[in-house]
Amino acid sequence: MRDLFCDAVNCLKVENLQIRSNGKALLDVSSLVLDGPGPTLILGPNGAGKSLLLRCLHGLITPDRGQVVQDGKPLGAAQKARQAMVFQKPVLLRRSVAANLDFVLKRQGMGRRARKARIAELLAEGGLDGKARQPARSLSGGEAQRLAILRALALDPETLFLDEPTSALDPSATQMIERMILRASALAVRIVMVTHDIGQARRLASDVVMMQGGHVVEHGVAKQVLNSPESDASRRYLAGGLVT
Ligand SMILES: Nc1ncnc2c1ncn2[C@@H]1O[C@H](COP(=O)(O)OP(=O)(O)OP(=O)(O)O)[C@@H](O)[C@H]1O
Repeated sequence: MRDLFCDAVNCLKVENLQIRSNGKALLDVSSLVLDGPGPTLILGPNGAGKSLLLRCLHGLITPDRGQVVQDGKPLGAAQKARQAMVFQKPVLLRRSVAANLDFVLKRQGMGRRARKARIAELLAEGGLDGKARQPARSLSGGEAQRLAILRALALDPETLFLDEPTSALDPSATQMIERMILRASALAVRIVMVTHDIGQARRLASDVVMMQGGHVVEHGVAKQVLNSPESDASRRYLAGGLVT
């Protein structure tokens, strides 16, 4: 069991979190501390509660019991403003690539010249230079997901949640997104990401959360969890066996 106190910047804590539906607990996590030095990857079979946990951490769902604490404070508007989330299917505005980024920057009160410079910087970061005027809806799946990540990064978040962002992408598109995630992590953005790709967890994670049946069955340093899992559920999942 890890200590409930943490000194790390952007530390996220879950205390006695529960989500119920029809008298059944869909999510039941007594304690979880995300304070590692790099990306946290959440793994587990379908229906394990990974997306529910991510949505709770981002404040999109209010739990029936318990709370999420960021840097020692219960998750409120100020904490949520320091977070961003990217979904499996990128949600983009029916505007050009640049206008999608401009929208976010303008809302933050950034002036025109500064926005222009920041947009150029972001497009270069996502390998989308040359696509600024293209309608966002006409981008390929990989490009659209890169734009969704850039739009999240435009908010300068301290924490970035990603829910299976590469599940529909080919290996090269996946690799580009993994590089963006690692670069953001190196710039101290706390990354919390759901994946079904065990190889991806090996490539990205500093710590791994294994979930099953709405519970966290294991949380620890990535190499340890992925190479020598302690729980039967983790062992079966990682071996590709049936987890019931
Ligand atoms: N709004 C809801 N109302 C009722 N049940 C829900 C709701 N959202 C999720 N669930 C249930 O909670 C459980 C966990 O769902 P969740 O989406 O978190 O799983 P997951 O681990 O992300 O699965 P997958 O890998 O398939 O995306 C599932 O049984 C799901 O049907």
